Amino acid sequence: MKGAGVYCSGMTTVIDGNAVAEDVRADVAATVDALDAEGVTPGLATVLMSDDDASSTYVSMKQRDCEEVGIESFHVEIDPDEPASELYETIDDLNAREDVHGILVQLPLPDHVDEREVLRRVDPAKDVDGFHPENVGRLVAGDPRFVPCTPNGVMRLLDDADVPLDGLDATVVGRSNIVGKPLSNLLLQENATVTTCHSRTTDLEAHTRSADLVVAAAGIPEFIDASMLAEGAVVIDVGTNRVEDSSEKGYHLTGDVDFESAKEKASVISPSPGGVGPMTRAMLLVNTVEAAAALTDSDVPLP
Ligand SMILES: Nc1nc(=O)c2c([nH]1)NC[C@@H]1CN(c3ccc(C(=O)N[C@@H](CCC(=O)O)C(=O)O)cc3)C=[N+]21
Repeated sequence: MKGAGVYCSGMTTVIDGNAVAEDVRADVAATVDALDAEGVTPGLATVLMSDDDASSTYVSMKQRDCEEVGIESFHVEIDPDEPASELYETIDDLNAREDVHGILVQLPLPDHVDEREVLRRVDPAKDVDGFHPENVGRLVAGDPRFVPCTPNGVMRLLDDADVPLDGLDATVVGRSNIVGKPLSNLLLQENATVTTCHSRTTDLEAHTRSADLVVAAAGIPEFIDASMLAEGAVVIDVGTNRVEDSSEKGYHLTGDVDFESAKEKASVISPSPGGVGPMTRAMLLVNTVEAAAALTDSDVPLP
């Protein structure tokens, strides 16, 4: 049975990420209630060290999501001109706090901050992004603790749309630590045959055209079009690119996939916006209640 987040237009199923995310949030809210009955209020700390518009928009959306499901959110803002030690000390404080179960340091960070040191510094038991090397290692070893939110959201969308992964030929375009690498590992864990492509791949089209599943996570607007896809492919668009225009906002959002052409060829397609983005935020809530339950030795049912 297909889940709530799919509707069919002609032969193509268009995934509705907002609808699936809504379902996930309802499950999270039930876990929050169960934790509440044990006297635990899950808490998420977001740390922003950036002047970037998109970054602050994402962080405020995450705070709003927390409020909706009953997770307490704490926000720390650090001027991007401050020394890196400010951020390190903030992380140390949050690691020590009992009311903070999850910590998210919004990326990207200023150039003078050592990102790897930041990711190592977050207590792996509170690392709801799943970026700490210990959690990365566990994921690769097939024993995940916190699965990074975007790849976890992609897996949930594929499950909701009833896409069978066993034996599937999957091509992931993009090899970032945040999306491409963890997603390739998760697909492999589900017995897909995975090809991970990137900017230096020779003949990218050959890899996308032969794939049953194409995941676009390269960060290049409308980079994948119908000519690069097999008839009937499943297409997941992870890109969220701001493209400047003459509208009042000054930009619009577009994915890494040319949706209009790709939807004519795909059997299932996840658009952007409205696909993976809302799921990324929903999975952060899932990881936060999981962290709260683990840190308080609670065995409430998890979403
Ligand atoms: N430590 C860290 N963890 C992250 O998970 C993280 C990060 N840093 N830095 C930036 C990226 C990007 N990201 C998105 C989250 C939600 C949407 C999202 O909700 N997009 C909506 C539209 C949002 C809008 O209207 O602007 C959609 O696609 O429909 C997009 C992108 C999380 N990231």
